[in-house]
Amino acid sequence: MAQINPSILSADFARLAEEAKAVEGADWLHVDVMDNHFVPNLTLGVPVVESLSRATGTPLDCHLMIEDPDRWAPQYVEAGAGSVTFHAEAAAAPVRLAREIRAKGARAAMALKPATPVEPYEDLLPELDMLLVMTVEPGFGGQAFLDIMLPKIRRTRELINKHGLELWLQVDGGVSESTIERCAEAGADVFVAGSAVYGAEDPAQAVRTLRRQADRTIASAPWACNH
Ligand SMILES: O=C(CO)[C@@H](O)[C@H](O)COP(=O)(O)O
Ligand SMILES: [Fe+2]
Repeated sequence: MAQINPSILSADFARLAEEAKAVEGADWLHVDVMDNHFVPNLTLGVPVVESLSRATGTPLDCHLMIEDPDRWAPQYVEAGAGSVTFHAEAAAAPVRLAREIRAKGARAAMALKPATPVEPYEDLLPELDMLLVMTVEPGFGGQAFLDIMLPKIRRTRELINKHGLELWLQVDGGVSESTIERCAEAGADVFVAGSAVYGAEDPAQAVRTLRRQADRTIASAPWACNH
């Protein structure tokens, strides 16, 4: 089953609680944390995540685009995040960090920027609950989907299936009604969508439409045959 995670980066930051309610029914709420060092943009931090986790029943999927996640990621678990994603390019000790996130009670995930290959991380995959393949350069919402990431999604899915892992495969960036099926066909099962959801007239309906498209594609995808 596909999971759809609306990204509040495309929401109105002055009305975050209402914007979270507008997508009730979504699997997770995707929260982009940017520090203006790892990426050239600045968004929100631990106190906002804490408030948001009290304001919504939808679990929070925190995507940390920050330097020194080894120091900061555990604080996002304490703030109420159900899933915490750190970037492979930023983590000093990704295995230790993933174990710490899990030990604190959240799902541990690692993200790869477009130019970062998955193969060097093959042995590390069992330490993770989710791998995020970025389909835009991280930093901003509303960018065009990078088609050239489809082979990496495919290779990641092959690695996951080869090792019989339960790992979720998330894609983030430019996911919309016109790109979600290609992502699902390549092997993704968790889909972040910012502008495609919050830019829609009815965000909750946009989530349902995206989920229906992804579910239909996954049902007939060869990679999901024995799922
Ligand atoms: O992490 C990021 C951007 O760095 C994303 O989560 C974006 O917020 C997705 O927005 P859209 O591309 O779907 O508009
Ligand atoms: Fe994100």
